[in-house]
Amino acid sequence: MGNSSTRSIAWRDGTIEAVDQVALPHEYRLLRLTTVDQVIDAIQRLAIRGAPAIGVAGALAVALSARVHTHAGGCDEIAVRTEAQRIADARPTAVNLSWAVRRVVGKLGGGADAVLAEALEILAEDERQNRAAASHAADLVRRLCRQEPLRLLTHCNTGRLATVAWGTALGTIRELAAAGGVAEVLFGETRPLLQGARLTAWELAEAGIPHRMLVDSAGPAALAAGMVDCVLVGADRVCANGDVANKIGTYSLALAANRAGVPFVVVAPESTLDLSLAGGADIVIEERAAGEVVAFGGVDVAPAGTRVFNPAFDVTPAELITAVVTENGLFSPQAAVREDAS
Ligand SMILES: CSC[C@@H](O)[C@@H](O)C(=O)COP(=O)(O)O
Repeated sequence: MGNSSTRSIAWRDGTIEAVDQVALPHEYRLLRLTTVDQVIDAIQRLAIRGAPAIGVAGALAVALSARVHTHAGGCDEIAVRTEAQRIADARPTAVNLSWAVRRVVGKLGGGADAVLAEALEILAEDERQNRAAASHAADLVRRLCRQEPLRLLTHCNTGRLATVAWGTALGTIRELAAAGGVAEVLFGETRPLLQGARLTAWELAEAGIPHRMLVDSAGPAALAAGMVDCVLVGADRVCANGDVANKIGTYSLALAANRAGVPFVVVAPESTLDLSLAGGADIVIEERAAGEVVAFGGVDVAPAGTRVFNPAFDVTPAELITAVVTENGLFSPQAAVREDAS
């Protein structure tokens, strides 16, 4: 087992070391990635997943590429840029990936060492930003809910596994729980790849926070039954108007929270903001293979040939969201500027 202070992704001896999120919860195992293709494969099969974590992995993969393409004559920038584009395209919805790749590519002029230094800076920033965002969000939740201990609902996995350390929405839950403010965390299993069942359950158990798992479709019922004081989720992309893309199933929770009068709070680093997109209709939503849905645990559960719609994310419109909280405080969608959360 790991422990909560362990970083889920690191640069070690010229390679990328990352927790294998596909092996959990049965086995806590580290991947050691030495090539760009290995990193792309790990991102695409969700061995490394979660918007901030794939951003850091992408930046470190460009650093690997810059090293490989540096020879006596210097760095072959064209070769690195070509690989950087492949890395940025590995998954389309989480903007953190293309943002981080673009940031390190911007340092190519300084050579491989400058690229690596920038990637390591992105890695170091992540934990600081998560802790700051979680602290702002915890303050907001206390103000919104006014009674503790809280019954919280979350979705997918937004914890230390999805980031470098601590987490965003789950980091907020950690912070509230550390102060004795959490009665119970409900979370959806997160079909079809079970990030909730496999990863969030593992992290909440590791942190000693009381928790109960729901089938995804029970989330709205739990909200309607008055079992939840606040919903806390992460994000893969936040548009200028405040629309949010996050794991499929987030939208139905937002609708139900709105109907029940329960606050719905999104916690994400500023690197998840994409002010170049006016609204959620412009977000590219990743569609994944039918095989993830028609089989369960390797056993077919639908008749052969059943057609499938398997979007990895959905878009929650801004009007259903109480607040988007970043390391800098509350994000103000209309004006696309930030205010202090206090
Ligand atoms: C802090 S992680 C935020 C989001 O990336 C998370 O909520 C999510 O939707 C992850 O989806 P995944 O497909 O598991 O990468």
